[in-house]
Amino acid sequence: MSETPTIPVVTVDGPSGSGKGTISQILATKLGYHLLDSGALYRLTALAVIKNDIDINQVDKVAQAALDLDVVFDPQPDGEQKVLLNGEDVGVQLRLDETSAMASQVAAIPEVREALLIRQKQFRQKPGLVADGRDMGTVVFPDAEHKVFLTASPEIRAERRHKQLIEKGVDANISHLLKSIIDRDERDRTRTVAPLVPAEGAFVIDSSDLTIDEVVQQILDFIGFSEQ
Ligand SMILES: Nc1ncnc2c1ncn2[C@@H]1O[C@H](COP(=O)(O)OP(=O)(O)OP(=O)(O)O)[C@@H](O)[C@H]1O
Ligand SMILES: Nc1ccn([C@H]2C[C@H](O)[C@@H](COP(=O)(O)O)O2)c(=O)n1
Repeated sequence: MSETPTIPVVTVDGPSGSGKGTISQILATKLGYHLLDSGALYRLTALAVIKNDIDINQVDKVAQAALDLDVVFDPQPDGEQKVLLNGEDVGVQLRLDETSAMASQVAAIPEVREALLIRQKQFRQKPGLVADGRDMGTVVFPDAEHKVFLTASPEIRAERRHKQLIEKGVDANISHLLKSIIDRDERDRTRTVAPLVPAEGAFVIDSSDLTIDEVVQQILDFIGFSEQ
């Protein structure tokens, strides 16, 4: 009897600023796969909490906000994704400091993680999915064929984030960025639900001394995909 073929998933997990988003977007385009930016779902929940003035301690209300998210991810020709919340383009709001800080808090609530689980699994559509986050290989898609854990030193990640913000015209202080990266790593690694750890069998890449192209190529080699 033949088995039902499962839809392939490539998971890319790692700490903040390790390059997951950038690398996953390029991989999805090259492989012709869908893309799940799971961090955006936590950021969207955070934004809904802020906009609706929900008390973060009222766990049921925060989880309900996660369940009720009216969100559309609209892939653009350049590989970027436009994110619409209740029809509003919230791309910039998602990246504000206030949203990032709230996202980190909502992500530590088990009921919120549970609420977002089914939504994340629904992204697994043919011909395949590249899923970027913290627990893609450990919790959301434990049966994924290919799991990657991307990292880089906190100093390099702070430098990259600093450059990214300056290029966007946002004023940023590198020592402040480094401190917030170290704090966020600690929170993500030590939380009781879905802590940030490499999945068993994951291909671990330290990109501190690698270019974006070199990282992408290492992952394509790992997957066994060759470009024509
Ligand atoms: N190997 C690399 N070499 C140089 N710059 C890189 C590399 N990987 C990523 N970058 C740059 O680092 C910045 C942060 O990358 P990115 O936003 O993809 O990280 P992330 O892990 O998705 O972060 P977050 O989890 O906070 O969303 C971007 O400006 C990206 O272009
Ligand atoms: N699968 C995920 C994705 C993200 N988070 C948390 C980590 C951050 O605090 C926040 C925003 O993520 P980012 O956009 O920076 O990748 O959400 C998580 O816990 N699990």
